[in-house]
Amino acid sequence: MDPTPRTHVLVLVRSTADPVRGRREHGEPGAPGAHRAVPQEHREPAHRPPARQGVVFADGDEWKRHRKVVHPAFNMDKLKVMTATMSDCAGSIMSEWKAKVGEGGGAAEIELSGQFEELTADVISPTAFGASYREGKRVFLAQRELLFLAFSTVFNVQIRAFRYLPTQKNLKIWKLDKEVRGMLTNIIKSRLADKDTMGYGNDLLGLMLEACTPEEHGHEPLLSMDEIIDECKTFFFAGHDTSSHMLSWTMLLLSTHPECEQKLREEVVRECGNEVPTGDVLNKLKLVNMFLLETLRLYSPLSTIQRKAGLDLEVGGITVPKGTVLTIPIASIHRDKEVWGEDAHEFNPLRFENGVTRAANHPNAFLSFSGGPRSCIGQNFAMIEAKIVIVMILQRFSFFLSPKYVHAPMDVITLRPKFGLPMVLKSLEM
Ligand code: HEM
Repeated sequence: MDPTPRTHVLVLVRSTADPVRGRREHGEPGAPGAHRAVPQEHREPAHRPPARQGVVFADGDEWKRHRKVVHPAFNMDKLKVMTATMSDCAGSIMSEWKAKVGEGGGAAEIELSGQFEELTADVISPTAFGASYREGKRVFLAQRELLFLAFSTVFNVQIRAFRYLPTQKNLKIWKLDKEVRGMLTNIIKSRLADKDTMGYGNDLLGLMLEACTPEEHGHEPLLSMDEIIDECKTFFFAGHDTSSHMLSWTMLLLSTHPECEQKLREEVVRECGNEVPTGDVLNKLKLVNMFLLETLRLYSPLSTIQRKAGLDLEVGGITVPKGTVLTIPIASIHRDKEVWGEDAHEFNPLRFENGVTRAANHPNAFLSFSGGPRSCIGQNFAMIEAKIVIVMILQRFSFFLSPKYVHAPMDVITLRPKFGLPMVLKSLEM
């Protein structure tokens, strides 16, 4: 095998050996890309999600520069400040559910997976753009359309030249991309103009702008305007579907494990009663945390990730030449009895009782957020958001799965319930 960097032998890594160790030890970020379906070098522009050079797609020193700017925005203390925004968004969508339950005479069937898509979209706009959330929402909607167009031909035969042709689809993509960039440029420019009087702001954009010009770096920003725009787009692209599907699978598992639902509700009542959950209270919700982790283990929103070997290395007794792309099948590792024990296929949140690293025979077996330097930057954001939503549902509603539900997990980029998640909700007076 010719071990050049362009080698694209796909090796499925499925062993108890540490699947991320090669990359960690050899410091090679590898085939880049969070939340993606194909390795970058195989991806035609039409496949590319609409963030051109964000942290997800950068490599080497470029990636370090991007990650340095984006990282402070996801600091736990900063995220805690965003819990009020998250609970406001969750509260308003749940008021609509309550109204429907009222209209339905005490119960209503609601398709929750679509609702969670709306909710996670609503959350990302104000958390990313603060007071500019209305413009942020418009960016999001245009971005969603772009993403849909970009992936609509992902499984077709790809002809490179097509990306330059003014086809109807390309014209639409170019126009939308221009619109998104224009809207984001305006938001960023007005933030920069107000920084002396208002500061940068405590939202993801403000925190990123602040980190972009560190004092020790003089007046030269670490990222250009175009690069900041790409990072804003990354928040939508990387953090939306994954988070909403995690919520759908959590609700499915809660409704099919009523004994757990009861225990979680008891914990919620004990720790926060009827109050809106704050960042500090969320830390006390051990059972809710374990439940979410077990949901992610069995229904990981990303079922595979890829890494490129930075050196010749050995994985599970196989010699892997430098440049080889390794596909790491998270979904099968997460159900491997050698890793998780005989009950690997069963739903058992208590396996996480002593923390993520002790839940399996291997400390890095849990891979839903990947691991190492290129692990998910938004994992705390996603966990906080999910906890808030689940707590607020448990405080307000009892629920059961509608007989219309068809169990058909569909893995296209992210793992989602193919026919949605119809659930019957009833109001709960606490
Ligand atoms: C349940 C929700 C989520 C899951 C399961 C998830 C999963 C992952 C995984 C597996 C990776 C590594 C991908 C790879 O190496 O190819 C990743 C990377 C990333 N995620 Fe997430 N993610 C979630 C939510 C979020 C959120 C809410 C954000 C931001 C708002 C986010 C932003 C990112 C970014 C920027 C990266 C790239 C990091 C880098 O390459 O340095 N994610 N995510």
